[in-house]
Amino acid sequence: MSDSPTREGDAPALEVRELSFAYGGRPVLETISLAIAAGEFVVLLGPNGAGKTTLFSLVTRLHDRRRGEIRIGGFDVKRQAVKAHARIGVVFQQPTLDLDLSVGQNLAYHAALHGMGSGEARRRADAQLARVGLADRRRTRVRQLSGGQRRRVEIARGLLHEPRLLLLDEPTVGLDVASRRELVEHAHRLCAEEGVAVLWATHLIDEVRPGDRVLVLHRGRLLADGTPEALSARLGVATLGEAFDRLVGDEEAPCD
Ligand SMILES: Nc1ncnc2c1ncn2[C@@H]1O[C@H](COP(=O)(O)OP(=O)(O)OP(=O)(O)O)[C@@H](O)[C@H]1O
Repeated sequence: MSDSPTREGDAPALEVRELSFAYGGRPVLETISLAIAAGEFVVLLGPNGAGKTTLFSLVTRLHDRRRGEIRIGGFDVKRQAVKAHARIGVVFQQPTLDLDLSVGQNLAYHAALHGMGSGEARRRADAQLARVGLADRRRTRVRQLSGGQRRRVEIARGLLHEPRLLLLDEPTVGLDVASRRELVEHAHRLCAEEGVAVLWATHLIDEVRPGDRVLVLHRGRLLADGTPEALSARLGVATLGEAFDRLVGDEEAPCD
């Protein structure tokens, strides 16, 4: 593969080739390959310990010693790290907002890390907060927001530098049913309306919608890639839940 895509628009938002990783000699990801197109919504579905967070850590380079190749928008995350990482936004499993700062201050801090001037940062923060329905909360301390609102601030923050790929690692943990549904809908809108590719990691079957592309990860291996309908048909069962049970075994069944 060459170092630069002929046209960035032609390259997948994320491309992973034959990725393997081990913690201290214990394999955790084994020969993972996948590609996500611009504007595509993809669910990475796997039980606890499947390797979802590890995959995200490798894409974002929190961990580095691995085999295989990872490209974001065509740029190699090791050799073209700055270009690759300018194109990625992340919402981590553990909330990472500063609770004692206001919403606006949290976003301004992130913008500064990405080298944005204050005027540009403010303009983008206002636009993103409006998108997540929190335009009137810019001066509110994060501590005073609900869990769902905090998650929406984290999504706004993750999109501030206008990435082409957004990774969300179990973003609905601790949220009520309505907030979870709202977050899933918001992520779909980002894909449809703004062309952002989304990789949504979860162990919750009910976060998958009909027609979504689902990657099933179990014990470090990708076991399936397709819509819930296609996976159910392939395994001769009626629902994605049953298909998932067949693939990963009942003892690993996800909650819903
Ligand atoms: N820092 C670490 N050192 C050693 N082993 C680890 C470390 N982090 C994760 N693991 C192991 O790697 C495997 C994959 O973990 P990972 O957190 O990637 O899975 P996950 O699918 O994100 O799970 P969860 O849904 O529970 O977050 C697990 O067996 C876990 O125990």
